[in-house]
Amino acid sequence: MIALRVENLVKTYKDFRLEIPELTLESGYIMGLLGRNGAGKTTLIKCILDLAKKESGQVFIFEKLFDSDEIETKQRLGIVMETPVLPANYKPKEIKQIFLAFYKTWDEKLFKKLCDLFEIDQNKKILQLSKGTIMKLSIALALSTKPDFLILDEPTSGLDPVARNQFIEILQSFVQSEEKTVFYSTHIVSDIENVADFVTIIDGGKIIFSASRESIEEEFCIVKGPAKEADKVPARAVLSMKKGSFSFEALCKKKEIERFLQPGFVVEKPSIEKFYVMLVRKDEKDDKVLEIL
Ligand SMILES: Nc1ncnc2c1ncn2[C@@H]1O[C@H](COP(=O)(O)OP(=O)(O)OP(=O)(O)O)[C@@H](O)[C@H]1O
Repeated sequence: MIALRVENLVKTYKDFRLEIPELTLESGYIMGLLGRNGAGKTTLIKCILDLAKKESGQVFIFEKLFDSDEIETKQRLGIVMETPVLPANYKPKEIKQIFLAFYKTWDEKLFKKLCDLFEIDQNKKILQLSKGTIMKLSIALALSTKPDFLILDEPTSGLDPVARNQFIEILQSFVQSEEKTVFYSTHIVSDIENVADFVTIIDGGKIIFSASRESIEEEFCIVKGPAKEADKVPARAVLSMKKGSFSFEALCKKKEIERFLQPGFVVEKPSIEKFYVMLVRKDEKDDKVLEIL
């Protein structure tokens, strides 16, 4: 079963264009969506959920054209948005009643446990809660619906490190059931480093990488060496190169670089974080950070 399929999606704002020709996520897997600020992660998630109007393209959830008015599919989704929209004058216990009425699978015990863990005061109005607590409440609500498919847009932004770790542990136990699917957008790579089956990287509104997490280690490597030997690395092997006065560091395609390795080169496995940072860095601009100061 395919949990998510995006086809020919286009959405433009004044200075931004999101263009996703194709994106697929099989059910039972976790996909991490990585991208810099403004890369288009929230826009993509909003288009998937029909919260933003698509210019063109189609989104299928559980192999059905997604229609935000269609209750059956919506009841299978747990959604956490970067900026949760919860009614300011309601208390968590009142919002819970709305969820309870809509979601057949609502788990009251789980909601109570999550509220205790996250120290959410059920009697305060949303407008009296901190940003982090509102995010925790949004997470607790989404998980307590026992969804088949969690769609998370930067759920750990605004959480303190303790709450972030708690959330990652909860997520790990959530996905232990093999039928659960997660689409997780973040720019905190460590959040998905150990849990994602697939990694999709979006930059400037376009997917620049989408493959299994293992393929990063299998197909790519980091090559380091003296700056004067950087030109021995063939251009076709390089996805990104950072060159200093004394040394260079390059993200390379393993197959293309093997024959060209020199005795002074060091070859390392890329972590997701390293792979991502090397891939999305803008050569000139990102290397000149120190010159700004
Ligand atoms: N309602 C809007 N009107 C105009 N431009 C918008 C709107 N929403 C988003 N944008 C623009 O679209 C681009 C992508 O924004 P988006 O919020 O999708 O990025 P993001 O990857 O989620 O970033 P971040 O990590 O900072 O949350 C940005 O240039 C943003 O300014």
